Amino acid sequence: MKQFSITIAGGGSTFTPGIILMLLENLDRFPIKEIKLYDNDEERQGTVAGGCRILLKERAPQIKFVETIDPEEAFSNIDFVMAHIRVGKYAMREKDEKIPLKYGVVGQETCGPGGIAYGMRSIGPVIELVDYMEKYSPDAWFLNYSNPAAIVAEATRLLRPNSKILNICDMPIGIEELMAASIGLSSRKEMEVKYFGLNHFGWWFDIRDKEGNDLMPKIREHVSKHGYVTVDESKQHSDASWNSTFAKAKDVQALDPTTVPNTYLKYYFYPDYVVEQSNPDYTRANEVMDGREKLVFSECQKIIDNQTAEGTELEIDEHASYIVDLARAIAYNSKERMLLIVENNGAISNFEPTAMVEVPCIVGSQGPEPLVMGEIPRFQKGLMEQQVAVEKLVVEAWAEKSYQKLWQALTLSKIVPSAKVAKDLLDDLYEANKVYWPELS
Ligand SMILES: NC(=O)c1ccc[n+]([C@@H]2O[C@H](COP(=O)([O-])OP(=O)(O)OC[C@H]3O[C@@H](n4cnc5c(N)ncnc54)[C@H](O)[C@@H]3O)[C@@H](O)[C@H]2O)c1
Ligand SMILES: O=P(O)(O)OC[C@H]1O[C@H](O[C@H]2[C@H](O)[C@@H](O)[C@@H](O)O[C@@H]2CO)[C@H](O)[C@@H](O)[C@@H]1O
Ligand SMILES: [Mn+2]
Repeated sequence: MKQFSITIAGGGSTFTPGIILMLLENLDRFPIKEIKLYDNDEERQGTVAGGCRILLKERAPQIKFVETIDPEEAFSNIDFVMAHIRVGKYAMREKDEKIPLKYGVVGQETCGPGGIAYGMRSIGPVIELVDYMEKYSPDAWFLNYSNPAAIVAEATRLLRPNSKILNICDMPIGIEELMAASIGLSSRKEMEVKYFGLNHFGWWFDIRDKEGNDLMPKIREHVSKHGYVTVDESKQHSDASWNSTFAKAKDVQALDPTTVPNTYLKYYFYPDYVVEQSNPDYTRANEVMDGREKLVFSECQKIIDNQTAEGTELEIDEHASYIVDLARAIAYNSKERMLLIVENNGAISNFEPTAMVEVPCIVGSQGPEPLVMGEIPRFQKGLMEQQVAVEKLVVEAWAEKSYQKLWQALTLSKIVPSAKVAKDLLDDLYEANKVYWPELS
């Protein structure tokens, strides 16, 4: 059985150890002969790589492990790139979240002005990684979950239309696990879903079990009462702010009780509530820096100090097994049914054909084939047309170095109150991002 070589781009990511542990758990389904970590921050990656090297030596010594900042070494002779970079790291995520709050606007990692600023930072480096892969391993596939996935996906559509790239998000996967738990199923994989939207901006409208029984009535009822909060504590997020988001899905669903929503819609439906709940001095970025980032880096350092991974608190990222499902679908033509962010081309029949939409796809060795979700209701169509125009304007602003188009994108965003606030935000974010964004004119 072929053994695969993979490069994790963004090797210093807080998710790298959990994903490596998940890959080790799935070696029977997806055999690996080499794992390379690639990052542009040698020191940051060095700590994660140091811990992972010892862990792999103890648990899978047969796997060759490489850490590098050299693109040729990183991207040569590989089958897959798993890309999870964060351009500007948490320091810039903190600015993405705090600068909008100065103007009474939602500050969020991937939504609104924060997501737009993050997108302007991410487009260039993600395209650069794709180009490295194509230069050094032209037959490889690029599995991207670097955020903001909506803007990155639109950029790869426009700027690298023929590249072998799959854009994916784990939010629907996390929510489906909560749905399954709320109706007594043991896994989301017992469900077959129909979903439409943009990334972080979508709705489930049909969910059935493998026998075709309609599960929506029970799921809709649960969400209308409890959001995605379940009594199964093992399924709940470790952070209170996430559990508050899962609970808020109750109010988000109220806008269309015939569907169940992606949790991210709360930022667009209830921006006033979100701003009221926000602490301008301590946002989600601070929570993660004090939480996940501290835990992962201290655990990796402990492994290095002790020269063993015995007893580590590093946890497997179980739900990241979607990455293996995706790689297997390409490698073995498995025809896996998965939500991916793909060019619409009629999957949503009354929506912009070139929009990058999040819909169920059948994935095989030639890539994704979107399933037809049909016509969407006027309410969602209106919301998505505004949002996709924002995302397209951001990519055009980056490609054309256009201040005007970026101002239009911010003004068009549902959660920015006026062109004046949009311009103030733009100038503030531009100053904060001057080493990352292209020079605009
Ligand atoms: N698609 C999804 O649903 C999903 C889910 C979880 C996380 N993510 C994304 O995964 C990414 C990683 O998240 P994290 O919290 O671990 O971030 P992190 O900051 O801990 O790690 C990201 C790494 O990327 C590196 N990096 C930045 N720019 C780079 C470049 N140009 N080339 C190579 N490496 C570069 C950084 O140095 C850092 O080590 C983020 O974009 C995050 O939003 C996406
Ligand atoms: O605030 P963070 O950094 O903890 O999470 C931001 C990411 O949130 C989503 O990913 C979630 C996932 O959906 C959830 O089920 C759980 O497993 O945690 C993940 C990461 O924390 C979202 O899909 C990503 O795009 C965000 O970056
Ligand atoms: Mn996501």
